[in-house]
Amino acid sequence: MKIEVFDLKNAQLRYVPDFFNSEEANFYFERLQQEIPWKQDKIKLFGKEHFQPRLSSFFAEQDVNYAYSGLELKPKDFSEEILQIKKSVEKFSRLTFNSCLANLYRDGQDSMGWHSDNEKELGENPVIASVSYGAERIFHLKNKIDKNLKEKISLAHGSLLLMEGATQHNWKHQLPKTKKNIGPRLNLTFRKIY
Ligand SMILES: O=C(O)CCC(=O)C(=O)O
Ligand SMILES: [Fe+2]
Repeated sequence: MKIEVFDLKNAQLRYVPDFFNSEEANFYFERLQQEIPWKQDKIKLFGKEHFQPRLSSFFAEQDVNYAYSGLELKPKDFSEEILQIKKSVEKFSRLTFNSCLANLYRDGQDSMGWHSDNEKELGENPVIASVSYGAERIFHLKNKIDKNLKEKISLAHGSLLLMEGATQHNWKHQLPKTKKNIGPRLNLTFRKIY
């Protein structure tokens, strides 16, 4: 398994392009698209409600306190497939996760804007384990203070990206739109809510 380590200032990033082989990746991509109850959530921006430019769904263990970051809906129980994926990620990272945010980017016009995953409930140094299936999309990172510090990572079908350490304190990330004529991409971010 090839592991790429990114040398970013005050961040810790590991990328495994072929975390799942293509057979596994194809299987999960199809299954998760079908089995997940996708919804287009609304967000409030400057007092105005907008639909998010993507579909999503949130899963967690029974005892997780989910009242965070505008996700007012009760999380769903992990499916068999998400549990299997979670186990693989936990084995590799030697960490444990109790929740998973799933996002479906239907085409190049779906996206996620600049943010860091730094909600209090994620603890002091949140670890985000991000698994991607489907169309390859470019993930951008930028340093919060030094505007010259940027990184781009093309997230492959079946890949795993681990964001650890102080990454969420010092960097933001986004998944921008693309004009390329591409199909859907599915992303799972495993998190630990305290
Ligand atoms: O789709 C991605 O790769 C990014 C998802 C993300 O940043 C998030 O769910 O917080
Ligand atoms: Fe994020």
